[in-house]
Amino acid sequence: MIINPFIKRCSIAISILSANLASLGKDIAKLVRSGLTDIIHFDIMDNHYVPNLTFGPILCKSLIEYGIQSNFHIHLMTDPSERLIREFIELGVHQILLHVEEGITLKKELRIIRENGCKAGIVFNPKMSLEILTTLINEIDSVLIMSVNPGFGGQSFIENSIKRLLEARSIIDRSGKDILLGVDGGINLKNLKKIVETGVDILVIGSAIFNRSRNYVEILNVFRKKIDFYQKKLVN
Ligand SMILES: O=C(CO)[C@H](O)[C@H](O)COP(=O)(O)O
Repeated sequence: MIINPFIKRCSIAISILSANLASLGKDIAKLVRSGLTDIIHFDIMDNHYVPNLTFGPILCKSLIEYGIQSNFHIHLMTDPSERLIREFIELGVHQILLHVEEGITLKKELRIIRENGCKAGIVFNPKMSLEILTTLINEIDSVLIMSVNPGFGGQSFIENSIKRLLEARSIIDRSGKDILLGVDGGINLKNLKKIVETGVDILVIGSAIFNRSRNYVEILNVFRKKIDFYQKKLVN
């Protein structure tokens, strides 16, 4: 439980993994216009690093050309990634997130991202130790804790993620760095309270918005109100 009265307002990042791609521009425009979100989260999967195939820079480019003005967060689940990193930087995305893997430092890739004016984040799969977070603390702007195994939307939240979020929160707070903590996967209205209580800064939400009804803004509004309510309770 956090007791810091200066906590930031928790952001909602819309994961488009479960969105209807046929109406994506229109749907995202509405969500962005609502002012309830300022992050669009893109799961870039290559059917090799994870067993699913999604989209790439072309989709981001199309949304930019369509007029979407938001922070694009690019969650890379690809191997190799360097060429894609450069393509996304070229498009002017706000943040690129890379998975931490055993025996890989990521230092070169993180440096490329940041040297080109983009924010860099690292992502931890549910079973990956958080140990390397301390080593990379000076190279990153955000940390994303996966609360499902990456690959598909609509999975159940892994309970142990609460403990991992608290651990990551404590490492970040002790570092004194301005690093945002995010969580990705299985977030819904039922588990929202305990997740917000960990002191997380960004909630990546997909199927709970896109799979419930066609009125995405209404659902997003329910999430926004509940998050604000739970955060308010933390400081009172
Ligand atoms: O990274 C992901 C899967 O690899 C998705 O962003 C994540 O699962 C969000 O979708 P949902 O809210 O449906 O769980």
